[in-house]
Amino acid sequence: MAYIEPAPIKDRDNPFESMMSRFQIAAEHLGLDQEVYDVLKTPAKQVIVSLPVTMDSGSIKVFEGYRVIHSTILGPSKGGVRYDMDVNIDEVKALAAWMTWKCAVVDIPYGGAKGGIKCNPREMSAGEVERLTRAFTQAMHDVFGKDRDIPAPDMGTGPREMAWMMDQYSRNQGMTINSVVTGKPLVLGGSLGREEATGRGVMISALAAMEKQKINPFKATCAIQGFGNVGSWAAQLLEERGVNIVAVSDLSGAYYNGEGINIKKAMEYRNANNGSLEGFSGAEKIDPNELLLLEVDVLVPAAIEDVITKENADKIKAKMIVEGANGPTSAKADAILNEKGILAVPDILANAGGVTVSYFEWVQNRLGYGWTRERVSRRSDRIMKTAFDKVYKTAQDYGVSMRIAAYIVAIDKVAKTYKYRGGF
Ligand SMILES: NC(=O)C1=CN([C@@H]2O[C@H](COP(=O)(O)OP(=O)(O)OC[C@H]3O[C@@H](n4cnc5c(N)ncnc54)[C@H](OP(=O)(O)O)[C@@H]3O)[C@@H](O)[C@H]2O)C=CC1
Ligand SMILES: O=C(O)CCC(=O)C(=O)O
Repeated sequence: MAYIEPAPIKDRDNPFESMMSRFQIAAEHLGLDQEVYDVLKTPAKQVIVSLPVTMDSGSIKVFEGYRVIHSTILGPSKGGVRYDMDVNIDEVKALAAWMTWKCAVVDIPYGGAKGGIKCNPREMSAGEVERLTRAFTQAMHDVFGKDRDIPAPDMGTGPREMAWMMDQYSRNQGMTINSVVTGKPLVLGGSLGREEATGRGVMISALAAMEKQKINPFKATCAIQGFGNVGSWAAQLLEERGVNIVAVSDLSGAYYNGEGINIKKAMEYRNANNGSLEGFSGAEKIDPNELLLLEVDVLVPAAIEDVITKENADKIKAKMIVEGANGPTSAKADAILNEKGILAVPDILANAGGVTVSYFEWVQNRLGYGWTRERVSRRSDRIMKTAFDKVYKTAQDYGVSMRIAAYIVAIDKVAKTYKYRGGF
């Protein structure tokens, strides 16, 4: 078919190319219409803003901010905002498209978007981060909106930044509009269960995959890369279900204990130690690259993109990979993992618990009524398990990996929606 150009994968995949190559494979399986393919291969909107911010020293520094809206065909666009020095337009474009597929996989009524600011929040004071966040929100005033585009946390951001975004947007509107942002502090209309939601979804996905592989969680071992929001909650919740977490890591290094790391202690240590595991004594330090190659049942990459590549994929010894991060596996590594029989539960399924509970937060804000933690968890667990089963079955029906199956499920929903809505 005309639209399936060979995937433009270079030696070092960029995240957008990685996303596109999977999209193309799934599109081929579905026999996707050329028009729909053409619409979806390009983001609907890309906004780049320049953000002058007064630093504590009195000098003015100019930051670059991005918001990419990939698609709004399923509903208002949804996706986090990342603060990191590596943020760039290709990364944000890929992350925005992944949000479209992710929301479709878990069947929630959102399109996909993502934002980011090229900055190093670790080297900025709280006041500087606040001024930057407010400047970004101001610049995106016509982009954001409770029925238009709804930001949320991602790497380097959390409830604190979401509170500033909600406040700045509301000031401009002259009234409080808390549903414009999710992942807020509870007191501002955040949802119970949102903080742990992504890690919880990773846990549900990992348990479902273990069941398929006949691995007993009480005898299973797990290594987790990244000990931020997603990694640390996934670790704690998997540990609570009997899984032995033998390795975790953050930017300070990787930490290994063959007997199992006490995750509650590691979280307490990190919280008391300015957010870092540096100096944690409950494990020995190992080479961070080795963490990915440990002989464990479950590997959870929960930090950044492209850590599992064609260079290290054949050395991976884990029985399964459950992707907490977005895009941790490059497209070129897929075939190697498949050949080795390593089950990869893809990002657009495994980490969808976060956006699912963000959706619940938005629903609660609009209802003006808060749900209990039990209701939130029960409903998000059900959505995650249903999505897992659907993707697993699709993989069997089409004879493809779970990753391609997840794209098939997502693209099928988006394509059907286009068919009914029409208009081009
Ligand atoms: N937050 C959410 O709800 C969701 C997040 N995700 C994805 O999960 C991933 C992690 O996000 P989140 O947990 O929110 O982010 P956080 O900022 O809370 O945590 C990121 C973690 O990764 C570590 N890290 C950063 N860079 C590297 C690196 N180069 N090598 C190893 N570790 C690194 C950080 O170390 P340190 O602590 O030292 O900085 C930190 O432990 C991202 O890919 C994000 O897009 C996906 C769905 C939802
Ligand atoms: O919670 C959300 O709305 C989006 C979270 C996110 O950015 C992601 O799933 O990658």
